[in-house]
Amino acid sequence: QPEVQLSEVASEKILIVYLTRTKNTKAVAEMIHEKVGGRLVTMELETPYPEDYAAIVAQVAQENETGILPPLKTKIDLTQYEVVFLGFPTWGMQLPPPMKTFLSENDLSGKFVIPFNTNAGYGIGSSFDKVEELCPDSKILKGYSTKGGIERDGILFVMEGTKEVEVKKEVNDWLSSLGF
Ligand SMILES: Cc1cc2nc3c(=O)[nH]c(=O)nc-3n(C[C@H](O)[C@H](O)[C@H](O)COP(=O)(O)O)c2cc1C
Repeated sequence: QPEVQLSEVASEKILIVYLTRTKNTKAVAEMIHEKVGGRLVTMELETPYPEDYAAIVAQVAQENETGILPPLKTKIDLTQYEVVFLGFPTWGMQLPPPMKTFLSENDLSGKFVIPFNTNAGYGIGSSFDKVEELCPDSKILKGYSTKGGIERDGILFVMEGTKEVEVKKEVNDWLSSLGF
């Protein structure tokens, strides 16, 4: 348990920033927001990724290989935030390049950093480890991950019906376990 009681952190000090394409990670971000409040921000790129699945997969693979950091349109002054939730899908078994950009251009030292993720069922890959690597002086808390869409198979948004109910419960239990 962290030395700060997270349930007592003021709403103005909580930021939830997330990357989403098919809105599964967005749905989880909104569940977190419902419970902890704070500011909810979706991450936008200067040049949006292609709509076409094969094209985005190819572009992300190239960015991951070369270390290219795609420029973000989203700029956030992090000064006032004490708790930063970072949400992202798994892309190419890694942290998506835009989140690498975000963590490279922002200093999260001294803050609580809490990752969350959706993926097609292959897991988080190296994404949570990469968050630790890019936030060496942050207080990183246990993350949450769940299966989202499988765009390759035409399964896009899945956070509805029983899945939504199940994820909401898991998210609430996870946040409680962190002290929210
Ligand atoms: C470019 C790209 C790469 C992906 N790579 C993986 C992967 O390596 N492993 C995995 O489990 N899912 C992968 N997925 C599937 C997404 O992680 C999954 O559909 C996730 O729920 C999408 O989140 P979103 O709806 O918030 O965009 C990939 C999806 C895209 C678009």
